[in-house]
Amino acid sequence: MPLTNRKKNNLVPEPALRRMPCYLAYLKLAQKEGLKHISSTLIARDMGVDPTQVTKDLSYTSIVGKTRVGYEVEPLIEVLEDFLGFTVVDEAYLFGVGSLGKALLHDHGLKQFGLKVVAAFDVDPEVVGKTIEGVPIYHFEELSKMHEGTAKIGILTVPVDKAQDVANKLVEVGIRALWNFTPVRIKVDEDVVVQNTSLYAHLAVMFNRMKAE
Ligand SMILES: NC(=O)c1ccc[n+]([C@@H]2O[C@H](COP(=O)([O-])OP(=O)(O)OC[C@H]3O[C@@H](n4cnc5c(N)ncnc54)[C@H](O)[C@@H]3O)[C@@H](O)[C@H]2O)c1
Repeated sequence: MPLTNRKKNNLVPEPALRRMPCYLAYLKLAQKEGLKHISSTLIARDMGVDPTQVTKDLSYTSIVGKTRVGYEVEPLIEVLEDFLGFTVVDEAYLFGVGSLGKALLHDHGLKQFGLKVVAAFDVDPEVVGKTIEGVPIYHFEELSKMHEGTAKIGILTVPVDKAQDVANKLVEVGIRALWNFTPVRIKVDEDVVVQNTSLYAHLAVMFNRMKAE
């Protein structure tokens, strides 16, 4: 089960895990430009981080750089993609096909990062029964039917006042990881992974930094 395999990454500090997709994007660009080898110093300079930080972050993967030559770009990309779990596809259900849910269903990037939405759920008759980007939208009451499905990840994009209830039901039917876009701090058993994501948190940081200039 891909989700279980990823547990081996548990001990990697979260800030390092968050930097790794940025290294990956940077390396893919470097590869497009024809670079075969790259040093941690160059990565660090272009990404505005400390070289020792780069070496430490990359050391969590199995790959090591060579003195003077640095890292081979292509194998480093492969190792990073594999390490981050982007090479296996996990299936997910999405809950709440409103403005954010729809945007996520239209996003082609998710699959590249190993997440395939196989079904979505809502309560609004305007969307139930339709498909978006090939993803069927069911009524939330049909959730028990999906119990037989293989997806273990739930993407939560329901209204704030529904978030905890919906999360409880998802855990009941076997969802083991919640990608929570709602601002609610969902309370579930410890063995359920909850990843909170907020675009607005970053916006707040941007506004604050602009004011500080
Ligand atoms: N993390 C972020 O950056 C971010 C950005 C935008 C919105 N949000 C949050 O995401 C959530 C959705 O926002 P939105 O703007 O898309 O709202 P929306 O009102 O457009 O969509 C919510 C959808 O959930 C559906 N819904 C209601 N009850 C449901 C249930 N029990 N099961 C399944 N679906 C149900 C509604 O019918 C609706 O289609 C909100 O909690 C909002 O605060 C987070």
